[in-house]
Amino acid sequence: MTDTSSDDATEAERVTDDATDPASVTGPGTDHESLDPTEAALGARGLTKRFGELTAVGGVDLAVPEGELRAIIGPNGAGKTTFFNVLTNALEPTAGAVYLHGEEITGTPQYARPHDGLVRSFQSNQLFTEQTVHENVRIVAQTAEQGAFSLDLLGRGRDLATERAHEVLELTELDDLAEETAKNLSHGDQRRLGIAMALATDPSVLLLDEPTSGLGAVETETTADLIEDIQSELGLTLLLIEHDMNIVLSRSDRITVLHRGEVLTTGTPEEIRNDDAVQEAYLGERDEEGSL
Ligand SMILES: Nc1ncnc2c1ncn2[C@@H]1O[C@H](COP(=O)(O)OP(=O)(O)OP(=O)(O)O)[C@@H](O)[C@H]1O
Repeated sequence: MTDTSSDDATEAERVTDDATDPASVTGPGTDHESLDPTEAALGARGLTKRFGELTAVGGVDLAVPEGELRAIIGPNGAGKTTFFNVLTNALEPTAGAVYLHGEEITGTPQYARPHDGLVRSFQSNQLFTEQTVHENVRIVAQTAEQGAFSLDLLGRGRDLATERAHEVLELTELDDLAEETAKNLSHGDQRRLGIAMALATDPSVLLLDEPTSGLGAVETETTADLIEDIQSELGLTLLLIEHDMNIVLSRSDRITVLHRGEVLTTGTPEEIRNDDAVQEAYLGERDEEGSL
């Protein structure tokens, strides 16, 4: 167990929280992952995040095998984004452990592990809006390269980054827009650029948080096509938070359903579609887009 406790939980709460003890994790989702988290591409054990009295993520176990496209779904407020935040350590977990390819990375800040391969797509507010599409991708690629060429006297980092940016723009079908200024892109193309920037770091596990939210029907489909294409082409392990059930049910290998911070179940799209408990969770806290 790794208790990266912060001041938002008292010592007494932490000590008595059974969900933080791997040996005693008995949450509803425990039986639904056949793989041990330490043997997964991305794993979590008893991952917990509390905000004061509120347990946003409570003892979540996860084991995503190499190359799987796993959707994370759940009604509004189920804890999906918070779960991503503790996986990436954007938020410090209250308790539990995160494993990447078998190595525990809990509580390690991103800057201390720039080449570990766990990457989240860049949000619109993280783009360099005055720079071109190519520059945005190149800057990220070069930052990632700098670890390998920290004394870059020969400029190899820059050359490699330029090359990598070209590859990524081709892969994400942004090559025609390479010289466009980022601020002039459509909403959908900015999303695509955010994914391209994440790919520029050469991830092994990519996290996408609602990549289609706010997009029209056509852009939603092309974004979903892109995600599926890059995932299969690069053999990425991919975690996707998504409200659009058509996309979730048609594109995922498996789906994990969060409900009130806990794993309700994990299964294939077919299993999830026919799961009464999932239907109930959605109907109980129904909103238009969240219904199955
Ligand atoms: N920084 C924070 N401080 C306090 N409470 C928070 C914080 N972030 C999230 N929460 C709460 O944690 C719970 C889970 O929120 P979260 O955003 O993770 O859910 P979600 O499943 O991503 O929801 P949605 O589908 O609406 O985006 C909610 O009750 C939310 O209000």
